[in-house]
Amino acid sequence: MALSLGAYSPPLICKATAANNHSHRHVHDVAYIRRAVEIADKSAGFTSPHPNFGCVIATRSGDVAGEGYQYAQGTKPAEIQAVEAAGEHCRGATAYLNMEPGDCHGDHTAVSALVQAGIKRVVVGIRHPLQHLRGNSIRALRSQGLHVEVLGEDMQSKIVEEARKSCLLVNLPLIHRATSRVPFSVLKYAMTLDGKIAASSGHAAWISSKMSRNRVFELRGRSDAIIVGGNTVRRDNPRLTARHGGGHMPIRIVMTQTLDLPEEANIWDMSEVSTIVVTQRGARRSFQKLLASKGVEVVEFDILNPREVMEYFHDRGYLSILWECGGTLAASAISSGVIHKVFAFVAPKIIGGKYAPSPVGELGMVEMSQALDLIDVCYEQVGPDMLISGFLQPIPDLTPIIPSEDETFAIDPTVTPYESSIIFFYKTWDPYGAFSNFSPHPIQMPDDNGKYATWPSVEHYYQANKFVGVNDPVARNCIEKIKSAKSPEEAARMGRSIQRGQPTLVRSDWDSVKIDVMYRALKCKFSIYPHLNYLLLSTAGSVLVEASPHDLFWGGGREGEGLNYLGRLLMQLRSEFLGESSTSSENTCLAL
Ligand SMILES: NC(=O)C1=CN([C@@H]2O[C@H](COP(=O)(O)OP(=O)(O)OC[C@H]3O[C@@H](n4cnc5c(N)ncnc54)[C@H](OP(=O)(O)O)[C@@H]3O)[C@@H](O)[C@H]2O)C=CC1
Ligand SMILES: Nc1c(N[C@@H]2O[C@H](COP(=O)(O)O)[C@@H](O)[C@H]2O)[nH]c(=O)[nH]c1=O
Repeated sequence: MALSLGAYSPPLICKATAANNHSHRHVHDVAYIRRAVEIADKSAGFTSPHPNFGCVIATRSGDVAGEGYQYAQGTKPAEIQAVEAAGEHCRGATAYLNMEPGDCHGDHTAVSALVQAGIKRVVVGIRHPLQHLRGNSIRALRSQGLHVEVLGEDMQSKIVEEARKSCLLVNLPLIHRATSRVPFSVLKYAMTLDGKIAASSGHAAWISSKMSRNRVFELRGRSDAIIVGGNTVRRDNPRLTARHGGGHMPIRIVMTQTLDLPEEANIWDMSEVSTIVVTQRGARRSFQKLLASKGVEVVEFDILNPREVMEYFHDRGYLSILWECGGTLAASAISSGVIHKVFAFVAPKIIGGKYAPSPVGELGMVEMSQALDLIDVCYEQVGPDMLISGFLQPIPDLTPIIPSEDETFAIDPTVTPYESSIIFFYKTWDPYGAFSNFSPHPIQMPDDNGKYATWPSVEHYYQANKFVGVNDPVARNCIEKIKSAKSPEEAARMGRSIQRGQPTLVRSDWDSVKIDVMYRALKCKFSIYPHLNYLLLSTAGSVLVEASPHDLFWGGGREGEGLNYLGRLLMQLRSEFLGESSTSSENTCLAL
C-alpha cells in the first residue's frame, strides 16, 4: 500500500505553463530529496559516523511508496530497503537518493535493486564524494536505461541548489574525507555572557544549562572521538561519555605534551569506552606504562600538533571529531586550520575575572579586520542559553575532480605509474573495502552439530564464536544477541565488551582457535560471492594489509608493527584459490 507523503507533501500545484511545469516538478523532487536527507541522518548517535544514505520511492501519482536508510557500515543499503517496502509500487516510480550509492564491493546491490524493481527515474542529490566510487552507480543506472538526474547538473534552480546543499551537509564528514587529509572537526564550548569558559579558579561546572549539556551528549554521539587537552583533564576530571541514550560511544582522546596527568581520573575508566592519549615521543615512559596497565592506548608523535594528530586519526578511519578542550588547545587547533565548525553555547551569566579563561587563546591577530567570520551562522535558544553555530571553513568544493591515477597517465603519459605492491584496506567505503570484516556479506556457517546458520557478516560470526561451547546459558544468550546485532559494528562492540567485562564467558581455547574461526569465515565469504573471489584474485602479487593502526593482531599497525593476521589470512586464501597451496586451515595457521 502506498503511503501518503503526509508532512513532506510538496505545496499544491495549480495549472501551469511548460516552464512552470518544469519548476513545479523541481518542487516535488526537492521535497522528496529533502525527505531522503532527513532519513539518511536517522542513525546518528546509534552508530559511528558513516556515509549516510536515504532513499525515498515515489509513485507517478506522487505518493511515497517506500523508504529506507542505511543504519551503519555493512548493513542493508537504503535502496534495497526502500524497494522492499514499496514492492509492486516500484514499477514506473521515481527513486530519490540523497547521495549516489557507493558500490564499495563491486556487486552493485543498490543499482540492481532499483533496476530489478522497475524504477524508471532516479533523482540523485550528489555524486558519491569518494574518488573511487564517484559516478560509477550513476553510469550503471543509465546504462540500464533508467533516467537519472543529478541536482545541480541536470536540474538547476534556487530550490534545487538549497536541496543540494542539504545533501552535502548530511554527509559533510565524508566530503571532508574525500577532499582533505583530516577528519571533519567541530569545536564546542560553553561560555558566560562575558566570554569566560571557567572562573579564574578554573572551576567550570556548570556554565551551560542541563538542556544544553544534553545537546552536547547528542553532539558527542555523532562523533568518532572527543578530544581535550591535558589541562582540561587536570582541572575538570571529565568523563566525556555520551549520555544521550544512543548506542554509539565516541573514543576519548587526550592531547598532552608533558604527560603530566593524574594517576587516577575518570577518563582512565575504560568500562564504557576507551581512551587514547597522544603525546610527545619519549614523554614520561613510566607513566605510559601505568596507562598501558589500565588499558589506555598511548600514541607518541615526533611533532605533537593538532594537524599531525588529526592526520593520524584520519588514517585511522575517523570521519568526525568533537573538540571539547579549553582555549589553549582550541587556539592551536584553529591556527592549524583543522577546525571546520563551531558550536558556542552562551549562558546568560556573568562571572568576570581578569584571568578567567576564554574559549580561544592566542591567535596572533592584532586588528579586528583579521577576525575569522563564521559562515552560515545559526542561532537557536536551548533552554536559557543561546547556541550559536557556524562554519569556519566553507563546504569543500567537489566540482574540480582530481584525476584518478589511471586518468593522470592518460592526461600525461610522461607520468610514471606508481607501482604499488601493498594494498591497504580498512573502512568498508574505502578502496578494497570488501576485504573488511564489516562488509555486508552474510555467510552460512555450520554449528557444532553441522547445522548451517546464516550470519549477517564475518564480524558477527567471529565475535559470537568467543562464547561458543561454554556451558552457561548466559554465554549462549550472548551468541544469539551478537548474531542478531543490527550491524557488524554493534556485533564488535558487544563481543568486545562482554569479553572485557565477563571474561569467564569466553571459551578457554579462544586464543588458540580464533585464527581458525576467522579463516573459516573468510573462506566462506570469498567462496560464495564470485565477485569477491574475483576481487581477491585480482590482487595477486600484492601484499594485503589491514590498515588498522590500533589492532596489532589482525591489523598492520601504525608503522608496520602489527601482525596483520587478517591480511595474511586473505593472502593465504588467495593462494589457495589460485591452487598454489593446500586448503587446510591447519596449514594456514602453520604458514602464517
Ligand atoms: N566551558 C567549556 O566549554 C570548557 C571549559 N574548560 C575549562 O578550561 C580550562 C582549561 O583550559 P586550557 O588550559 O586552555 O585547556 P586545554 O584543554 O586547551 O589544554 C591545554 C593543554 O593541551 C595540551 N596540548 C598538547 N598539545 C598542544 C598544542 N599543540 N597546543 C596547545 N596545547 C596542547 C597541553 O597539555 P599538557 O600541559 O598536559 O602538556 C596543554 O597544556 C579549565 O578551567 C576548564 O575547566 C575546558 C574545556 C571546555
Ligand atoms: N563546563 C562546561 C563544559 N565543559 C566541558 O565538558 C567536560 C565535562 O564533561 P563530562 O565530565 O562528560 O560531563 C569538561 O571537561 C569540558 O570539556 N561543557 C558544557 O557543555 N557546559 C559547561 O558548562
